[in-house]
Amino acid sequence: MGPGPGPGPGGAAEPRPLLVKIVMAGESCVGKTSIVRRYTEPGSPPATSYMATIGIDFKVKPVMFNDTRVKLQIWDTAGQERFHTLSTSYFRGAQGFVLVYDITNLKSFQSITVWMSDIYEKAGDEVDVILLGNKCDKESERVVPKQKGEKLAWEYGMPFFETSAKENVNIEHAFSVLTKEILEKVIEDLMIHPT
Ligand SMILES: Nc1nc2c(ncn2[C@@H]2O[C@H](COP(=O)(O)OP(=O)(O)OP(=O)(O)O)[C@@H](O)[C@H]2O)c(=O)[nH]1
Repeated sequence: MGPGPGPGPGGAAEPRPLLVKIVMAGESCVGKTSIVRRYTEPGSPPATSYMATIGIDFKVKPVMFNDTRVKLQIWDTAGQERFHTLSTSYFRGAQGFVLVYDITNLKSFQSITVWMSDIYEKAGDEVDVILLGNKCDKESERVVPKQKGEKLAWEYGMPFFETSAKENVNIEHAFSVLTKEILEKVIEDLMIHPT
């Protein structure tokens, strides 16, 4: 990873975009694929029926950070238990995680501590993680109070947002907060160890 010379218009070298690897994690059916889709294909309609992610998939989203071109590579893992070993094998080398639970599903919230152990084990405890309580449009079915999400995130020292992939609430903001946290570290690192 890192910027390097690349062919630009007229042969002039221009820096390649910084490549940043982000991994989606969390139980099955919490909305990981819907969040990625909402963020990377903003024009597409939200899915109405559930289709489990089989194995692994990734999407690329180009963004600008200050004056730096960045390519976010977002890996969408399958939350189903039978894919757990495969999904967590993609955690290695990630610079950031979007860890998702569903505010209408208590079990998905209770499993966050287990996902955090997996993340720390595979990607180290310095990695940037944000916690999302998704499906906040389903207020009448809520079983996880917002304060519980806030408290858990505070204990781990990570940002927290309630989101709705369906209604497009906080999706863009969540990714921009995570990207900023990752890039501040990357840029600091580049200044200490210039390539
Ligand atoms: N109401 C509501 N439904 C959502 C939201 N996000 C996702 N869904 C629905 O929840 C179901 C599961 O969404 P997915 O995005 O496939 O969930 P996933 O976490 O990727 O699931 P796995 O692939 O099994 O890991 C689908 O029926 C989505 O339409 C949301 O913000 N609000």
